Amino acid sequence: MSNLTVKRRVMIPMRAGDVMAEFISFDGDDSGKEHIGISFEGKKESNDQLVPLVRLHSECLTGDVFGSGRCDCGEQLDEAIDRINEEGGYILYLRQEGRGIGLYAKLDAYALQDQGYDTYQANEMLHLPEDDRDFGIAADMLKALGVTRIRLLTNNPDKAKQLEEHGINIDKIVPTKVHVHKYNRQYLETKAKRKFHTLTFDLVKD
Ligand SMILES: Nc1nc2c(ncn2[C@@H]2O[C@H](COP(=O)(O)OP(=O)(O)OP(=O)(O)O)[C@@H](O)[C@H]2O)c(=O)[nH]1
Ligand SMILES: [Zn+2]
Repeated sequence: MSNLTVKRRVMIPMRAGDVMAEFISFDGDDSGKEHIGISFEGKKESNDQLVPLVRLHSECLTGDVFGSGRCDCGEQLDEAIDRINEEGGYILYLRQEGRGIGLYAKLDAYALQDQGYDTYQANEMLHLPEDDRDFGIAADMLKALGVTRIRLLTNNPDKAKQLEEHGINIDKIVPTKVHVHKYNRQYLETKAKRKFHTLTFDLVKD
């Protein structure tokens, strides 16, 4: 049983006021990580019947804030804002930088990748788990918001599996686009090969 409850909801105008989103904080997470929920009302009346579209987005300072080309996080976050603002739903912005190992360790892993190791091997070389994320916290956030049935925007099968194990019903998995370019191709290919992400490489060429 989760102790998570909604603490505060605050409206924030985004993108020069074109997007209105409600930022939501929570009480009861002992990790102190300050995960944040972002709620979008959705634009079309016809969307009223839609099950909320939800993206679990793991923090990536380099990609989300600075537009790093080594991954696809910044582009995926923009895509999630566009789509969820249209259709209504939530972004759960999870403070799980570097798949949970943290920013400094991610930079250490990048240095090892520059020597030829793949993204998962690099974590292992650092004696860190290849993926240290627990999406149970996202299920607790959804329950605190009164949401137990969702459409999930992802290509990562582990996100769906973990949410279902924690009592969230997934009506549909909506694939996120594949934003591939020269610096992140290997990172994306490795996710598809090692973790069975459903990536279709010809979908989008940025
Ligand atoms: N350890 C490590 N983490 C990385 C690396 N590249 C990106 N990341 C992290 O990977 C995470 C990406 O998370 P998400 O965008 O939620 O996506 P995902 O698990 O790939 O699944 P999708 O929902 O399909 O996008 C972020 O926390 C990034 O910081 C890397 O080379 N090493
Ligand atoms: Zn990233």
